[in-house]
Amino acid sequence: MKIVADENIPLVRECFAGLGEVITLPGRSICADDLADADVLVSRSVTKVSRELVQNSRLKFVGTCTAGFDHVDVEALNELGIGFSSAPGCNARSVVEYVLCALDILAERDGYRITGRTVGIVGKGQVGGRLFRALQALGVNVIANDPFLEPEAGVELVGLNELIERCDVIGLHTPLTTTGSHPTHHLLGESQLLALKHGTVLINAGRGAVVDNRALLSVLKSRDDLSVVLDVWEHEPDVDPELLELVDIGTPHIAGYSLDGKITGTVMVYQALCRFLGLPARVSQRDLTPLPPLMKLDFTGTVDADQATSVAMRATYDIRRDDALMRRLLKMEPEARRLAFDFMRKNYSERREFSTLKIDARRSEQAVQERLAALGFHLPDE
Ligand SMILES: NC(=O)c1ccc[n+]([C@@H]2O[C@H](COP(=O)([O-])OP(=O)(O)OC[C@H]3O[C@@H](n4cnc5c(N)ncnc54)[C@H](O)[C@@H]3O)[C@@H](O)[C@H]2O)c1
Ligand SMILES: O=C(O)[C@H](O)[C@H](O)COP(=O)(O)O
Repeated sequence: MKIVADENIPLVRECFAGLGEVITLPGRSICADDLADADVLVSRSVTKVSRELVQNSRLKFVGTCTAGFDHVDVEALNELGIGFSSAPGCNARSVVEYVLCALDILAERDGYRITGRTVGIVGKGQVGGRLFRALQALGVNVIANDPFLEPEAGVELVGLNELIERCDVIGLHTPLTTTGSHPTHHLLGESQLLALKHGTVLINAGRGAVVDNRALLSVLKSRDDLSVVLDVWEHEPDVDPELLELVDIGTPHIAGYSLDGKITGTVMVYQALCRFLGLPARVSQRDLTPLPPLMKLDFTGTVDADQATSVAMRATYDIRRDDALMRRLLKMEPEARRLAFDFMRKNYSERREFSTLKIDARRSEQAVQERLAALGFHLPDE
């Protein structure tokens, strides 16, 4: 069996080599010729899996080791009898942690506490749902907009306009869709952006085109009260340098790039392929996941909850580093910028999730322990 895979999939050989010959290629340039005699394609989001790409191949299965699958023509795969799997939720924790770290940095910079703000989550699925619960556990007032959800106890669901009117922080976590009853392409256009409350923090870690980037640029030119965090950009890997300059935090689509999230994505697609082939899954995620570089923090009784959370979060992930690297794009010509965007993603430094860090907070106040646990750090009892 021939398996063609994106070269940017961690542990792709460790997972798939037991099932066939694995050929790795740059994801953006995988073409129909590369797939002519392939049985399986394992992609990430940069490979446009269109009808044209797959229709003349002998592919039996396509997997994308990502949560989003707007790059895949699922209807065409169904019609052609090609099996498909994505990796729902694989990197949801990673995105949640990205958002929490961004808010921690902005709150410190601007002198407020997130607990005093109202946060609105647009798209309460794997990412948005976890973010909702984490913020609630921290004592933040959270509301959500998701037209596909049924009412649920403890969750205030509102329309998008109401969410915009009421929220100090807005996180976008929908898929990118252009059809159906509630398409998300340009969900936030000029009128929604102009309607944002004074001082709103807008975070897009879903897909770039959910926000009309041209409208965002024009609104940011006239509104310096807004704070914007963009992990995703319309027309990636082309990033508009004018927009990058005006956002408060800009990163190269790495919100979901924790090593844990990426390995989970690879393993989920490996497991789906095994099921499709009717074979046992012999590779286990536990065996593949390396130890984190930082394993333990020990707080004394003198630390308070704000200090403890900032130290623990920044020890695990300091988003300012990604923002600083991203700003190097500002000095580049367009082609170099495109290449650098992909280079940063391919060579992304190892980032681990909060749960990989054990924190001994037994000598600290209860409030410290509760806050760290709400964020998902590992607080062993002994
Ligand atoms: N930046 C990153 O690294 C990164 C990582 C993971 C996921 N993503 C993106 O984030 C998206 C969400 O991820 P997820 O795992 O939570 O997906 P999900 O499918 O679990 O959740 C998406 C939610 O959005 C809701 N939704 C759909 N259309 C909507 C609309 N018009 N208005 C409001 N809500 C709407 C859905 O009902 C669903 O509950 C993915 O599709 C992907 O594009 C980005
Ligand atoms: O949808 C996802 O899972 C994320 O956007 C993912 O992090 C994209 O990463 P890529 O496939 O572009 O490497």
